[in-house]
Amino acid sequence: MAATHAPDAPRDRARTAGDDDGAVIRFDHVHKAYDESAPARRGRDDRPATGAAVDDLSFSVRRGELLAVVGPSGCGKSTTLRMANRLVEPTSGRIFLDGEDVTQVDPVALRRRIGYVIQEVGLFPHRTVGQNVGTVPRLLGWDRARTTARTAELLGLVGLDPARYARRYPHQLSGGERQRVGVARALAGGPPVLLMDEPFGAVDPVGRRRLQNEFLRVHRELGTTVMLVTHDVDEAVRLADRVLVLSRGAHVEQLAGPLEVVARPASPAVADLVGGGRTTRLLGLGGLDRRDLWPLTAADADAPRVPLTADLGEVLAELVGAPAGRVVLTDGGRDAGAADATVLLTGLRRLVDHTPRDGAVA
Ligand SMILES: Nc1ncnc2c1ncn2[C@@H]1O[C@H](COP(=O)(O)OP(=O)(O)OP(=O)(O)O)[C@@H](O)[C@H]1O
Repeated sequence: MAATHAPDAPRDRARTAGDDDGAVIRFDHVHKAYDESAPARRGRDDRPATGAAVDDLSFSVRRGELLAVVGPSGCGKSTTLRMANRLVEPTSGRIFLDGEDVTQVDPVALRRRIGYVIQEVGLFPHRTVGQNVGTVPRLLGWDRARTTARTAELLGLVGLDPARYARRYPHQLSGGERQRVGVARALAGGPPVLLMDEPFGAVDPVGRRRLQNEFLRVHRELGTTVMLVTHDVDEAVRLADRVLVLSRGAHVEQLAGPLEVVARPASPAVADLVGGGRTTRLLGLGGLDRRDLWPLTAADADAPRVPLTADLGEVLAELVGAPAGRVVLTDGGRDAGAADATVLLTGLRRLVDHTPRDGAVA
């Protein structure tokens, strides 16, 4: 059973990011019980023993970051996501978008500010790809020329040639192409915030990798703030700036950078989710690339030495114990450069990128 913590336990307080500066989305002690017979409001210290889909959840998504939400099936990931755009209303607690309480915003207006992508995509079947992508710009009152230009730009960004695809209908696309159109449609109005629920789920492994890469590029280019729900821990590690790990009732098990979550699971539930999995094993399957190392500084004189031939797991083990958070990689006995957590993450991401999903480590 996943570790759960009393809401007033220090470790929980430390992990709620409710006081983050620059938060675009902020959940403040949010509770959702689908069961209508459940009490409508509960005090912060009056936790129900069971039953709530989301039970006293507090966290923030920072401006421009991609936050991945992971956790076992039924732990409340989708409910959490859907409360941010009021597809589901919280039973109690508050959710802020750019400091504004979302319950005070008209839901339709809210959803124009927040893109939403789901696995089933939900394209309008009787509208062309171009019309689907242009939906929000049209609702926003953009003129035809601007909408058409934006549609073409977005289709191009997700790797679909507008000349070939804009006039097709959804049934004339593959599942992966439909998901690309779904991503383009969600981005078309230039929403500052994007919510994604298993957006790449229906795509085959190779297409999924490509779509993830394209999405990462678009995310960086546009600076969109993204909350992404996924079952796939590898996907979370690969794409996210931070990972929110939930257990049943949407209890926060850990909210940290991907490397931190993989390297230092904060609870048995997190270790269960990532520890026995492929990501950890990946650490043993490759090492650092010399090109990624930092130049040496005088402060590295006393740093632990690790041969460049060491795998990422060995580098990580040394990093964890390194007082300054840096190790020096050696090549043939000579110092080659320094590595810190960022370098390690770069190495891990490269490894994930070049490891077939159904290959030897699966
Ligand atoms: N509309 C609903 N009515 C009643 N219960 C619901 C409803 N939607 C979800 N639930 C319940 O709330 C809990 C959380 O569901 P949710 O879909 O948020 O979980 P999840 O983590 O996204 O799951 P999965 O990974 O399987 O998609 C589950 O116990 C689920 O059965």
